[in-house]
Amino acid sequence: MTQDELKQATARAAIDYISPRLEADSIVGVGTGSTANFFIDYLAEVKGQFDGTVASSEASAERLKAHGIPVYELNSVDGIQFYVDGADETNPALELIKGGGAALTREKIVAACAEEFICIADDSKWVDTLGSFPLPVEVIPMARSLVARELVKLGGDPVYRQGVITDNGNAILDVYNLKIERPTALEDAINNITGVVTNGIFAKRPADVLLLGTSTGVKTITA
Ligand SMILES: O=C[C@H](O)[C@H](O)[C@H](O)COP(=O)(O)O
Repeated sequence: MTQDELKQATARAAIDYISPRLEADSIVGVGTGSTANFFIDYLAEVKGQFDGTVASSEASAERLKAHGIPVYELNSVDGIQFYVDGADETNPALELIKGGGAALTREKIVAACAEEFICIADDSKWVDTLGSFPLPVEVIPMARSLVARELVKLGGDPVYRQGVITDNGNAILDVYNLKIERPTALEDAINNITGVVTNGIFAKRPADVLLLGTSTGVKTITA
């Protein structure tokens, strides 16, 4: 199977996972990226079964609206039943690296509001130890050099993601060569650097369920 076919299979599995539990007033949080895009396309097939969505990026909001799926502001909903999103890496504890598409901050906010966070990923994302994928860090633009120097002190090699401005108007540093043995501690340490908005380690709020697309089928994994 191709990587896209694995992504489609895991996105389809997410629909199968959530649809029996959707109610007329359910709000679904929707992530960002190529795997989440497949999920959005399949979500359109069940759009009569729930109230609407909250999107983690402008791009996902546009795709949802193009399917006629209602998109609400996070501040106008009472809660989010499910949050479905992809990842750049996941470890067996379902701690993640996210932000390859620069949507990490809004993703982390929507995940924090969700009763259940369902991660959808093909098995190329499965790792024992996080950090092979360069860690995205969203920074206030004027603090970019300051934050980069602090990231070097933490053992990483930050690289400015040229030409990318997040939906929040900020910059992204991708941090190479981090071996993330203690994800929660590093998530906190990076977020404590002045000028950092957030970083792409999702350890304080890991996924609850991972639907992992493999060549032998989609595996349902809980931490
Ligand atoms: O900022 C983007 C997100 O964190 C994505 O969920 C992540 O990069 C995975 O994207 P994809 O499904 O395209 O591999």
